[in-house]
Amino acid sequence: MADNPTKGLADVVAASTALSDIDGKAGRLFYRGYDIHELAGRTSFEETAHLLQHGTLPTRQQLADYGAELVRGRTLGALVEANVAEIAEKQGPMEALRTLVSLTSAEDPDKESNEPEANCRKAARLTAQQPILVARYHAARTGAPLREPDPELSIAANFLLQITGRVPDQRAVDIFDACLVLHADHTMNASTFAARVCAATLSDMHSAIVAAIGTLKGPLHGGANEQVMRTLESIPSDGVARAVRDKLGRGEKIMGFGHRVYKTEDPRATHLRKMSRELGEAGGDDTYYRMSKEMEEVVFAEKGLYPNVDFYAATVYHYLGIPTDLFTPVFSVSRMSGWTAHVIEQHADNRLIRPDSEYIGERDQKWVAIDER
Ligand SMILES: CC(=O)SCCNC(=O)CCNC(=O)[C@H](O)C(C)(C)COP(=O)(O)OP(=O)(O)OC[C@H]1O[C@@H](n2cnc3c(N)ncnc32)[C@H](O)[C@@H]1OP(=O)(O)O
Ligand SMILES: O=C([O-])CC(=O)C(=O)O
Repeated sequence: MADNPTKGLADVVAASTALSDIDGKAGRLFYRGYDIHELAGRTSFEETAHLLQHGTLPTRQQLADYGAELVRGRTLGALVEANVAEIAEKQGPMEALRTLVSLTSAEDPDKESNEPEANCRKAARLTAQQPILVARYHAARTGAPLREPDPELSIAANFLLQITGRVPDQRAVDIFDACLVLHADHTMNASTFAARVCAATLSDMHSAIVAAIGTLKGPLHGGANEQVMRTLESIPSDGVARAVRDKLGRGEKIMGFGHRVYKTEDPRATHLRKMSRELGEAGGDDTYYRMSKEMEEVVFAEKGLYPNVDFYAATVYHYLGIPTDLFTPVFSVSRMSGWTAHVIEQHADNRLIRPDSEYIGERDQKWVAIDER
């Protein structure tokens, strides 16, 4: 039987959104009509989250108010504090985040409501909490003391401070902030779709976000950034071409390449490649950047595939001192802004999401008693 042409829902329009838009042929990405190239490096992650969740780039006053709301949201609650050590001992980072976000809902004052104002407040709290949860988890598993969040610092600066334990330099903060902007939203990617399916049953925002985190974890989606770094670490610096050809020969996928929508360069990769190069050179060892560049050339020559957002994000995060198994959690720190905006949008104009399936099983079966089977 021929494959279902919409297998994996390829090209199926599953939702209407005013949040983001992709031109896959031209390699362009827009947040609420703003080209990502206009935003990255010029607009902070906080401004981007406001754009997604509230519909506009904020004025100075709106940014001050929203920023204050985000700073107030940097608390995790007693239930998280009571359980984080045991969770950190027993669960990997993405599993732990799934559990910890679920725990934060127990103490969320708006947990019962799907009203627009309550959803906006929850969106801000979830966006503020996610980086703190990642840092709290990391501190619990390493036993290192956790630096208090600094209310004067942005989400990007505070995260680098809490994860590395060092005050980051301004260029590192600017680069990481731009990474958060670049990962914030991406139309009907798998984790956002999962969040919208959950929200469309009129379930609550935290439930939708838990579904999204579980979906981002997989290596075909957000989990690819960690796998890119593991691949780079597993091959000798002068053996990139051979390693790629061997993997392809075994029918393996090369993590960080290919995309359902982009048929040309992913516009986010354009920025991340430059950042990787800059950080590698500034740190005095750009080996992983150079290996990535060679890998990009070999994969293109062999398969005609372009790097996606996860490919150069891996070396950027590595150069910023972020542990490899926190790369996908970092993705979730950014994407929280988009997921929550999608839940707000879904609840504002809802219809149950319930696609059809094509039945390919047996028909006309006759029931047989258990002893005669
Ligand atoms: C944030 C993100 O989620 S970005 C994506 C992150 N994921 C990865 O980097 C994982 C590696 N990439 C992939 O698995 C895919 O390219 C996906 C999942 C991103 C897109 O998947 P799909 O649109 O379903 O494409 P699909 O997997 O069917 O690939 C089409 C063809 O290209 C090949 N292909 C696609 N990506 C790759 C890859 N990374 N390495 C090798 N071959 C690949 C497939 O084997 C397939 O070949 P075939 O037609 O000969 O069987
Ligand atoms: O859109 C997708 O399928 C995956 C992706 O690039 C993202 O979520 O950023």
